Amino acid sequence: MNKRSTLTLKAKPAAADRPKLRASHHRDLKPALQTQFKADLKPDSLAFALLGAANAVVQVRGGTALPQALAGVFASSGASPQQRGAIQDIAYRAMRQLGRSEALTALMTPKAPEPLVGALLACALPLMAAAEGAAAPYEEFTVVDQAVTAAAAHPDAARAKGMMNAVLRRFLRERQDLLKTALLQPTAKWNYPQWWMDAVRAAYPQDWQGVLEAGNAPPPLTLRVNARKGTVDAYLKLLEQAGLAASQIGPQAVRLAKPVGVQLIPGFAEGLVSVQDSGAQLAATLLDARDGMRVLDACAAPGGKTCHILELADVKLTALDADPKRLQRVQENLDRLQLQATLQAAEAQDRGWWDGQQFDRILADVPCTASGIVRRHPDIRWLRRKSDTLQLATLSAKILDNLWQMLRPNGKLLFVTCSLWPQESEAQAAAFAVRHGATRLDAPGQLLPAGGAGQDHDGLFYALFEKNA
Ligand SMILES: C[S@@+](CC[C@H](N)C(=O)[O-])C[C@H]1O[C@@H](n2cnc3c(N)ncnc32)[C@H](O)[C@@H]1O
Repeated sequence: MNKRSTLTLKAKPAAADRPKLRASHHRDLKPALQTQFKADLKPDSLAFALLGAANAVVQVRGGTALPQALAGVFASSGASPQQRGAIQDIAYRAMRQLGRSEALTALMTPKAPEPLVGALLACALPLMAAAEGAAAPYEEFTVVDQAVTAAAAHPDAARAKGMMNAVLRRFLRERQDLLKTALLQPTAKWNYPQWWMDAVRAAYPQDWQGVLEAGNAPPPLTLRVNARKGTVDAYLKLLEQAGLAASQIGPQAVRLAKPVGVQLIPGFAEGLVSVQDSGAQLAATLLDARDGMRVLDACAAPGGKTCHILELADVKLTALDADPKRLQRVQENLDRLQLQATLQAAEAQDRGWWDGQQFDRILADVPCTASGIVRRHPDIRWLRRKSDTLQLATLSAKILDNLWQMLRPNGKLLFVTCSLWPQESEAQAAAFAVRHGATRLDAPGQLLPAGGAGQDHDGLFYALFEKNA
């Protein structure tokens, strides 16, 4: 018999502590789920995975990033690696189709369901309506049965199990008509908030549809071959021997035909390769760091670009990041690749940490809305607010102004974002050049996200500045 396991969810405040609101307003509260119960579900069942994923979706709707929400679900449910994979897969599918699922739910229910019920529907519907051309991951009637089982197992959803059954069965019966009606709404058609679509359209009137589509595609697994340890050709042969189809899509970039876990990537533990988007791999080359130079990577964690710079040249590199926990990941990557750098936990807009010696090269991969990497982080579009752009652009301007003082004459500063918004990228770069009289050197500027046979990269922005002597 299967071992039963428990999905432990966040506690609801005691009734006396809860804010007194009219029932119709309850949905405006940050959702908190009940924990004082045991979800009696088989751990290898789809119901278990659906409930775990729905818990994560509720948390994203409450403002938590999906990776953090999933980490909490994994820790509290004691899910095995296989169950974690299933929960993660369902939660990511839910994020990619949240606009459509919410529109379908609104068409089939008289009032908005409770958060956990809505989240269970948001997890179940994409499993029954896989993206065009993609195979459905489960039998449709299994999804209905297991979603109802998941609802019945949780006190916050049990009362709605009949409704869940009715809604999912109706979807199976009337799928075509329901989809036709739902997809009239742009949020359902594209699966982005309206303000996001408006912003993409305003910035890229010719390409907005392609940009939105690229953000909905599942991302590739792209590797960076460590130039210190071998060539791309030799590594492609290694992949072939391991039975993994792959192709070269950049000077050091190799894309696997099908993503696999890092434990299955040949030579990963030994530092032969790292996981890095091919667009992000442009940074180290553009920075043009040469042997013996003093280099600052000002927003370094988790260290993808730090390590690439060190793979290409023998430099004295300081890797700075405001988040000491994330700096530990830089150290782990350095260790795996047998590279060395000085790590510094500090804010890049401050000077207190600096020894006063100017740098030859500075990489400023500043904090941004991450609107260019939504194919990897599909939760971002639902978490961000329009106002985040200005806030982050203001911080980045301070960071850039401060770093400029730390660059030697004739030195180069590479400004990078993974944003699509001009306010954070081109407008920022143009204003910076004017403020400091900086010379702008050749760099790609705005790279729109692209997936295809030859090109496959996230949405990134690059501007390169030289300081006049
Ligand atoms: C886009 S990520 C950097 C990615 C990294 N360059 C790489 O290639 O792996 C931005 C980083 O900036 C850090 N950060 C945020 N605010 C910062 C600040 N004020 N000063 C320095 N680092 C900051 C974040 O912790 C995050 O690790």
